[in-house]
This record gives sequence, structure tokens and C-alpha cells, in this order.
Amino acid sequence: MKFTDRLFEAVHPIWEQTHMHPFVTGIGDGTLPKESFICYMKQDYVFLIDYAKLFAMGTVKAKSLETMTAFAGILHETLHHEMELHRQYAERFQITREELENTKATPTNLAYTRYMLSAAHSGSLEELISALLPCMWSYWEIGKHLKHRYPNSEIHPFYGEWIRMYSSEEFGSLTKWLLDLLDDLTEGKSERELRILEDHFLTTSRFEYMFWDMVYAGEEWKV
Ligand SMILES: Cc1ncc(C[n+]2csc(CCO)c2C)c(N)n1
Repeated sequence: MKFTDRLFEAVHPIWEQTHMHPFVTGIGDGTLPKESFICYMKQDYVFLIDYAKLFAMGTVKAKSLETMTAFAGILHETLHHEMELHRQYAERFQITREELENTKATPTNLAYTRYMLSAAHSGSLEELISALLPCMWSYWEIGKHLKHRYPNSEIHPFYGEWIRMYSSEEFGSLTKWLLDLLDDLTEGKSERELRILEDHFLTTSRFEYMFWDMVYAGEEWKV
């Protein structure tokens, strides 16, 4: 069994709940209040600034020029393509780039990015990939799920663009590349090592769920 098949089985209950989360279903059926979505976009923008650094660290830890080039490509894609989606949504609400960039990350957002950056700093390339993988894989799954469950969601005047981006073949092939790389890197690894990777993967999968929940609840610093 491929290591990523094992991860897919283990994460199934978390993803089932994620797909049913009211924030996610609200994007799908178009009922999510726009203010909630904008709050998510702002938190996600500062999340992506930190997250992009993981790809930069991937270029440093890569063991071949091919892998190094691929990580540099995803880094570019995130900064120029994915974050452009956020900048465009913000523009529709007259939110300036400066305001977007200066969004104060919530406790959950910070905990999530710090967890990944810490695993990436102190761990192997496999650890780095296992920690960052749910971010890409879960969005690809959500994009496909929403497109299938809500057939008109792709053409929704506000949320359609979001769904088209995350269900796109382009995002799918980036995720598949990462899955193949992790399967390659984990071949022949001991059960003890695999368990550490699975633990990173499940922890950040739970953080993905918490990110949706945090923007739905409107989490803020209390003092
Ligand atoms: C909390 C959160 N989790 C996942 C993504 C999705 N995402 C982030 S980077 C990347 C790959 C290439 O840009 C993808 C799919 C997000 N935006 N925010």
C-alpha cells in the first residue's frame, strides 16, 4: 500500500466533517454571508505569506534539482496566482493591499502556521511535506466535492471563482506531484518514521478543519 493511500484512509473521518462544515457548504450553495468570506480571505492572506515559506524551505531541503525546481514553481504559483485571487476579492470590497497584508493572524491561524514552520525547520523533507500536504490536498478534495455536490457552484457570481480555482486541473496536478514525491521518499521507511509523518499529516488536517471553524465563529484575540 502506498503511504498516501494509508494517509487517505486515516484522514477520511476528518475530511467527512470538513465537507459538512457550514462554512464550506455555504461556499457551495452560495449562502455564506460575504462578510464571513472576506474575514476568511484576510486571515487566509496572512496564512499564505507564512505558508509560502514552506515551499521556499522545500527548495532548500530538496534532494534533486528537479524537486528544487518544482518547489520554486509552487512558491511562485502561490505568491502570484493564489494570492492574486485574494487581492482581487479584497479589491471588490475596497480593502487595500496594505490592510490585507497587515491583517492580524488569529490564535488558531498562528498555531497552524507555527506548527508547520517548526516541523519544517527541525525535520526532514518528508516531515515538511507531511505537515504542508493537508493544505493542498484538502482544498483539492473540497473543490472537487463542492463542484460535484452543488453543480451550479462553479458559476456562482461571487464564490464561483474560488471553486474554479481549487477544483482546477492545475491545482490537482500540483497535489498529485506532491503525493507522488511523498510516496517516493517514504519507500522503505520504518513504521516508527511513518508514524511521525502520519501524525504531522493528521495534526495539520485537524488544523485545516479548525481554520474553517475559526472564520465561521469569527475568532478574535480577547485582550
Ligand atoms: C488555510 C488554507 N489551507 C489551504 C489553502 C490552499 N492552498 C494554499 S497554498 C496551495 C497550493 C499552491 O498555491 C493551496 C491549494 C489555503 N489557501 N488556505
